Amino acid sequence: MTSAVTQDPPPQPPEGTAPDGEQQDAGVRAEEYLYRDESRLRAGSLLTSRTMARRLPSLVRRSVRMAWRVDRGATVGLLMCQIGTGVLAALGLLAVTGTITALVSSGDITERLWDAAPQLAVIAAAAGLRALMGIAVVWLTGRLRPVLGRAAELTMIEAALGAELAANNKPGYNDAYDIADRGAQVTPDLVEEAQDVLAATATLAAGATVLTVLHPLLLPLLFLACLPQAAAYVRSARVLYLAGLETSGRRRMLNKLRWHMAYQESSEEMRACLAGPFLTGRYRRLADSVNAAERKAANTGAWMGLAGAVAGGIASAAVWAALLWLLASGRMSLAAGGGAVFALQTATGSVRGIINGGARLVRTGWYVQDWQNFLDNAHGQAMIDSRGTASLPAAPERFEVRDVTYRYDGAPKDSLSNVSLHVKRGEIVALVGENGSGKTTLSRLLCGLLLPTEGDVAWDHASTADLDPWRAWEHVALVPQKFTYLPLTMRDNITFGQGDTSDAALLAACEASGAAEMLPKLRSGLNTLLTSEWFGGQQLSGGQWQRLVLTRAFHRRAALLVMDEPTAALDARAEHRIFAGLRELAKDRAVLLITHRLTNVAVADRIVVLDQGRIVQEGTYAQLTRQPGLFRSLWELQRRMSGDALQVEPEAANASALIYNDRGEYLLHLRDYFPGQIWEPGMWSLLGGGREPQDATLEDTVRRELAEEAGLDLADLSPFATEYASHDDGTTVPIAVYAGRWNGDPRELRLTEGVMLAWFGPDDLHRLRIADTTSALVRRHAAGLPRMQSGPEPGPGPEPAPAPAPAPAPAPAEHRPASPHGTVPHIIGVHLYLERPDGTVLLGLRHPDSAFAPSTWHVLAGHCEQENAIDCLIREAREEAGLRIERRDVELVHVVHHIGQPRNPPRLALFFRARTWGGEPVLCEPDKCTQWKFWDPAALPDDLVPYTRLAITKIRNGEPYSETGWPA
Ligand SMILES: Nc1ncnc2c1ncn2[C@@H]1O[C@H](COP(=O)(O)OP(=O)(O)OP(=O)(O)O)[C@@H](O)[C@H]1O
Repeated sequence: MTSAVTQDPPPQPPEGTAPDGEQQDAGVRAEEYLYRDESRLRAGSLLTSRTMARRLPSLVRRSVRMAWRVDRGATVGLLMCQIGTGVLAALGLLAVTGTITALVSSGDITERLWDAAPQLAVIAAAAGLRALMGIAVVWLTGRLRPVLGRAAELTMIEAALGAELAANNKPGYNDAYDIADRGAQVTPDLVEEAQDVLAATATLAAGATVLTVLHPLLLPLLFLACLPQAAAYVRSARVLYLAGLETSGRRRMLNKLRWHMAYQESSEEMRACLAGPFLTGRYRRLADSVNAAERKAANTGAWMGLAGAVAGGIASAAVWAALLWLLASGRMSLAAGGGAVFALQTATGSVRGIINGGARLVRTGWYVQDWQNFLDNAHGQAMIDSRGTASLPAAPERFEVRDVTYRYDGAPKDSLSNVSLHVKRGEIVALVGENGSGKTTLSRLLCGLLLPTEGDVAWDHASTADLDPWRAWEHVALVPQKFTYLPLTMRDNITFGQGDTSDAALLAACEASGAAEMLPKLRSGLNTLLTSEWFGGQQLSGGQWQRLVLTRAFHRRAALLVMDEPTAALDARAEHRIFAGLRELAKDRAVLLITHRLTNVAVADRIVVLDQGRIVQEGTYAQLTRQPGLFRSLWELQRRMSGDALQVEPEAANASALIYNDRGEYLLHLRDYFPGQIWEPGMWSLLGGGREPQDATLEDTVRRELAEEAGLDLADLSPFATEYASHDDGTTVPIAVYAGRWNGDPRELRLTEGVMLAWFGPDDLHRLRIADTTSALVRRHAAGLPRMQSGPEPGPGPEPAPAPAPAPAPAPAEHRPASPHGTVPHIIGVHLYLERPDGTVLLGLRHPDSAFAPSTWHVLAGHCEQENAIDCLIREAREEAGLRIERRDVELVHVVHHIGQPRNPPRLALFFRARTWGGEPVLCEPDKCTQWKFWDPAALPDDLVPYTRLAITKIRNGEPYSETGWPA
C-alpha cells in the first residue's frame, strides 16, 4: 500500500502545457509581458551623466541633511573624520616629499637625517591618526547607515500616506514605489560615497600642491591621463543603472511569484490547482530574461571598463614618460624627481579614488533620484495641497454626494456619472447594483477618500475638499470589501491605538460583530498575535477576519459607517446578527450598506440602485420589489435560485383527499387485503392515487380518483399539505393532499376499490389499523378546524399541533356555529410586549400602505387565525420579525377590550409578554413593518397607536385590563 503511494509519479501538468508548465498557446506568452514602464525608461535614459553631475550636489546635500536629522553626532563625526583623513593624508604627503628632499640633498648624512627627522615624525603621527580615524569611520558608518536607510523609507511612507488616494490608484504606482524603495535603501551609500570622494579630493589637493610646486605640467597631465577611465566608469555605471530600471518590473514580478509560491497564504491554491509547475515555468522564463538583460549590461560595462583601463594605462605611460623627459632634460632635479614620483603616485591613487567613488556616487545618485522623484510626485499630489484645512465643529449629521462624476486616472470612461445621494444619521441606505457599477467608488467619494472629478461631496454643509482629511476621517468607520490582514494583536488590529482601548469597550464591539465568539479560542484573548507567520501567533479564518474588521468599524463609533459587502465571508448566524443589529447601530450613525444579497437590504430605509455608474432606481424595499426594474429582476433571480435550492425533493406524483364533515369527522377508506399487490393492504387510508398522463394538475388526479373509486364529486378542494409515504423498498413518495368538506353518507357511495368507506372522529383513530402519517395528518387538520357543533367540548387537553399552512378553506357562513343567545362574537388580536433588560420596549413602524395605522408605531401584533392565541403570537413573531419564542416563556400581561362602536364587531387585544426570546428583530415582512426599534417607555414616539400606549403604561403599572373605544 505504502509503496503504491510512494511510487506514484508526481502530478503531471495538464495536457497542452509546456514541459515546464507554461501554457503553450493560450493567451499571451510571458515574454510578451515585460512588465516595463516605457515612460520611466525614457525618463531614466534622459538622465545623463552630465545632468546627474549637476544634480549630485543637491542630492548629497539632501542626504547629509537627513543624516543630520537622524544622528547629528555620527554625521559630524564622519565629516570630521573624512576631512581629517584628507588633511592628514596631505600632511603625510608633504612630509614624505620633505623627507625625500632632505635625504637626497647634499651634505653630511647625519645632518640630513636630523633634518628629515621632524618630517618622519609627522609621517608616523599622520599614519597613526589616519588609522584611528579609519576605525572611527567604520564605527560611525555602522551606526548611521541603518538609521538613515529607515529614515529614507519612512519619508517615503509618509509621503505615500499623505498623497491623495487617487495618486496611489494610478497605474505604475507600485513600480515607482519599488524603484524608489531601492533608492531609499542606498541613501546611506550616497553619504558614504560623497565622504569617500571628499577624502580623496583632500588627499589629491595635497598631492596636487606638491606636483604643481615641482612642475606645473605634471598636474594637468595627470588629469588628462585619468579622464578616459573616468568616462568609462561613469558610462558603465549608467549602463548598469538603466538595465536595473528596465528589469525592475520583472524583478518585482519575480518577487511576487516567489512570495505566492512559497508563502502560507496561497499555499493551498498552489497545490490544489497544480499552479506550481505553471508558475515555476513562468518564473524561469522571467528570470532568464532578467539574467540576459543584466548579463548584457555587465558585458557592456566590462568592455567599457577595459577600454577605459587601456586608455588610462597609455595615458599613465605618457605621464611617466613626461617625468623622465623632465629629469633627462635637466628641467627637474633628481631630488625633486624623487618627491615627484611619490606625489604622482599618491595623486594618481586619489584621482582613481575620486573617479571610482564619483562613478559609484553618480550611480547611487540615479537611484536616490528615483526616490526623490517618488517623493516629489507624492508631494505634488499631497492632500495637504489639494484640500483645505477646515474642521467640523461636531460630528456631521448628513453626508451627501451632489451631482458627482468620477473617472479613475487612466480609465477610458467615467466610473460614476452625475450621481446624487445622501444619508443622514439614524438612516440606513443600501447601494446595490451589478459588479463594476460603481458602488465602491461612490462609497469612497462619500467617505472623502476620493475627491470628485465633477460635482461636490458635502458633510453637513462642508465640502470634503475643504476639510482637513485626517480630522475628517475621525468621523468615518469603513468595512472595505478587501480588507488587510495585519500581523498585530487582536487589540491593536481593532483599535490601531485609537479611542477607548479598554477591554470593556473592545468586548462591546466584539459582541456586536460576533467576534466575541472566537475570543475563548484565542490563546491570549485580545492580546493574541493574529498570524501564524510568527511564533506564538494564531491564524484566523476568513470569516473570523471579517468579524474582526466589523469590530474595528463598530469600535470607532464614527458618524458615518460604510460597509462594503460586510458579510460576504460570514456564516448564516453571524450574518443574521449583523443585519439584526444594524438598526441599533444606525441609531446614531449614518449607514451606507453595499451588498449583493438583496434580501438583506430590506433593513435599509432607502435603496439606491446603480447601473453602469448611474442611479437607475431608488426606493424602499417594498417599493422596489414591486416595481419592474433592475432591482426586481436581480431580486427575483436570487429568490428563484434559493427556491431552486430548496426544491431538491421530487415533485409529488400522487394525490389524496382529506374529506371531513361538519361534525369534525374524516372519511377513511379500508383497503383490500392483498399483501404484495396493493400498497398498505387492509389499512384505513385516504382516497386517492397516482397521477395519470391525462391529469393536467394533481387536483385533476385527486378528482379523477374520487370519481373513479367512489363516484364522489366535491365542490371545494384546496391544497392542504404534502405528505411522505414510504414504499416497502424504502423509497419515499411525496403525496399532495387536498382537503374538502362533504356531509354525505358514505354507505350510499358506489365503491369500486377497497372494502368500505366510513366517518371517524380524530379521537377514534387509535383504534384503527392506520398509518401513523395518515392519522397525524388527520389530527393536524382537525386541530386547525373550529370546534364543530358535535365535536368535543372545549377543555384542557393535549397541546394542539401547529396551525396548518395554508389553512383549509373557510367553512361557508351557513355552517358557522351560531353564537349563544345574547352574546357577540369578538375578534381576537394578539400583541407582543417585548421588554429588554434595559427597560426598552420593541415597537415596529407600520408600512405606509397599511390599512390600519399606516406609518404609525405599534407593537408586533396579529389576528388569530384558526389557532389558539399563543400559537398565533409565536407564529406572528416568527413570521414578522424572525423572533423565536417558546410557549413556556409567554404570559398574558394585559387585555384591552375595544367596545363602544356599535357597527363594528368588538375586539379583544391580548398583550402577551415574552420573558425570553431568541434572535433579534429583522424585517421579514417589509410590506407590513418597515422598521423595528426598541424604545424607552419614558420617550415613546408621538405617532404611536393610542391603545398600545395605554397598554404599555398599564403593563408597567401591573394593571391587567383596560377598556377603550375604537383606536383612531
Ligand atoms: N482603483 C481603480 N483604478 C481604476 N479603475 C477602477 C479602480 N477601482 C474601480 N475601478 C473601475 O471603476 C468601475 C467601478 O468599480 P467599483 O469598484 O466602484 O464597482 P462596484 O460596483 O463596487 O463593483 P463590485 O460589485 O464588483 O464590487 C469599474 O469599471 C472598475 O474597473
